[in-house]
Amino acid sequence: MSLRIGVIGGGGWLAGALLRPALAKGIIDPAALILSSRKGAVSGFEAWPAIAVTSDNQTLADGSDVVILSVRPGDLDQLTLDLRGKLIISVMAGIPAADLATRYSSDRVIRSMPNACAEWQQGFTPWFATEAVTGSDRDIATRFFAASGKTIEIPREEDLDYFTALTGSGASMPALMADAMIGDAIARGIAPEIAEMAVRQLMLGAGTTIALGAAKPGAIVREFYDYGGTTAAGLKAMMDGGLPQAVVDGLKAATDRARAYAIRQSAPDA
Ligand SMILES: NC(=O)C1=CN([C@@H]2O[C@H](COP(=O)(O)OP(=O)(O)OC[C@H]3O[C@@H](n4cnc5c(N)ncnc54)[C@H](OP(=O)(O)O)[C@@H]3O)[C@@H](O)[C@H]2O)C=CC1
Ligand SMILES: O=C(O)[C@@H]1CCC=N1
Repeated sequence: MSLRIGVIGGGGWLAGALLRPALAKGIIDPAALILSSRKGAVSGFEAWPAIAVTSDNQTLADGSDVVILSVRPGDLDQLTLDLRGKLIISVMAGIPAADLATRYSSDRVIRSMPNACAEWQQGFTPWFATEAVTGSDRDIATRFFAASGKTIEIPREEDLDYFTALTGSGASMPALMADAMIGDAIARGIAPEIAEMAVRQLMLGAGTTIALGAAKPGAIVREFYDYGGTTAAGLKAMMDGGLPQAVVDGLKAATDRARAYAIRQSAPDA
């Protein structure tokens, strides 16, 4: 993209995960990219020395056509900026597009929810656009997010809080399952390095099957269940033990936390 892009919080975890694939694929020109952090230094971009780095967010904004907001929600109040005339792309959990439009004086806001699997070009980024966002703004968002995985525009902004839980959480929830499996294997006397090798490879095989195979996840479960063997016994014990409900409860808790960011930001004494 020949556009000048500024990323506030550009040295952070998610920004790096999104930017490195886009830079590696030539979707972003490093000479047209500026990153900010409070200390004015970032790491992880050594392969692209042409990238500019600053601690002055207004300087970043003045030199950019597109400003990506990638600070933690709790740090947003420190950002006093004028982004008039700029396309704002937010990757932040919970912060409504209208809030960003008012704070930063630009009605062209794309609010998105990527995840850190972007680093492996396996991200998923749903995004919502405000009314003033143009077709070419949409192309910019699509090209940027597609560099690190799949992306899709969604019609209802409120669903982004749910996607924050469902996919914004990245590898963490499958990793909880993997970690429980590794812990159990070790408790049963399997050597830790073999337990780890076994479960990591299982996750790769299972993830590939679930993502790329013809059968939907529910059909995979049913196939093993109907087989009526050892796996069916294990699946039944997990279901009886409340694993599906625990997943529902976990997604609700994470969604509620995302919603709470918006409520806190809009409270008069927040
Ligand atoms: N990590 C994830 O998996 C996901 C994160 N998100 C969202 O992405 C956003 C960023 O998260 P994440 O990358 O994890 O967080 P990080 O803490 O890794 O990165 C945030 C960055 O913001 C910088 N920063 C904070 N305040 C300022 C400021 N005033 N000016 C310039 N830079 C600033 C910090 O650098 P310094 O301290 O040096 O200033 C830091 O590097 C969050 O809003 C989060 O909700 C969304 C989906 C997934
Ligand atoms: O856990 C978090 O708050 C961030 C936002 C979404 C995913 N990770």
